[in-house]
Amino acid sequence: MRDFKDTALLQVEGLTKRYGARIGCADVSFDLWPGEVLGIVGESGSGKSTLLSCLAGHLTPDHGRVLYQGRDTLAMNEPERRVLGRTDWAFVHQNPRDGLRMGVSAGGNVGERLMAVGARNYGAIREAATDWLARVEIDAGRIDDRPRQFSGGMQQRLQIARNLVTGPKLVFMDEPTGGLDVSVQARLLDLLRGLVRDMGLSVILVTHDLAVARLLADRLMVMQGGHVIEHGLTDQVLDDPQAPYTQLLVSSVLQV
Ligand SMILES: Nc1ncnc2c1ncn2[C@@H]1O[C@H](COP(=O)(O)OP(=O)(O)OP(=O)(O)O)[C@@H](O)[C@H]1O
Repeated sequence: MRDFKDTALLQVEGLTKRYGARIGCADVSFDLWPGEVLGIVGESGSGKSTLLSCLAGHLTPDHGRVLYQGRDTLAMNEPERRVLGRTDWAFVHQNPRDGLRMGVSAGGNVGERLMAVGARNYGAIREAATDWLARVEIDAGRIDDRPRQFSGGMQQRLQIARNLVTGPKLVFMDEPTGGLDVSVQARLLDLLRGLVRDMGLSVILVTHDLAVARLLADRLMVMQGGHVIEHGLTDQVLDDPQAPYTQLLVSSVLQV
């Protein structure tokens, strides 16, 4: 029998998206393995967000395939894709406002996701929400506060709790620490690293920050002009970059 660890969780083949004549991403192929964190790096406009949106089903690519556990996600109908988005998949946005309901309490933001997958016992939902707030280091006394009463870092941690409470297998992250102070970023990165490890999550992480990529990603894909120009283990890519563009990217960070 084939061990599931021998099967890629996500198989991406020849993914291409154009905006008119402009290339969004071109001919991107890779496999993502269970429990693996894949970082997608590159400068602004290199195609990172386009690729992530195509993978997560927010954008329809012009060509290519995305297989999740062998199922063709692009061939799924809308209800099937919505179920996947609520159960096995999660999406952490750069701006917590895009991933939270700002008019709903912190506990409600977390509990709502459980209800979306069928939880009905109010006591159990509140208990799970309290537990998750603690896991992301939000004081239980803040459970009835609205996210707008939270700091940026707290909002981001709440967005993470809302996404992880249902125990997804694959999490898409778009610059999850972007827009935060350096000290807040460091704490959030630590928390994310722990959660990813403890839950055995597979992650596709978009970041322009090579320090974030170094801390979180097992493997890196470097993009330029919509193409993947280098792909390898994170330490290998950052310590011994092969493509001239990657060398420039790495050296420009080191000079800062
Ligand atoms: N909605 C759109 N319409 C037209 N062109 C677009 C659109 N979105 C992205 N593009 C173009 O596609 C290319 C890739 O952009 P994309 O946003 O994916 O890059 P990125 O690496 O995520 O950049 P950033 O880090 O600034 O978000 C760019 O040339 C961009 O101008």
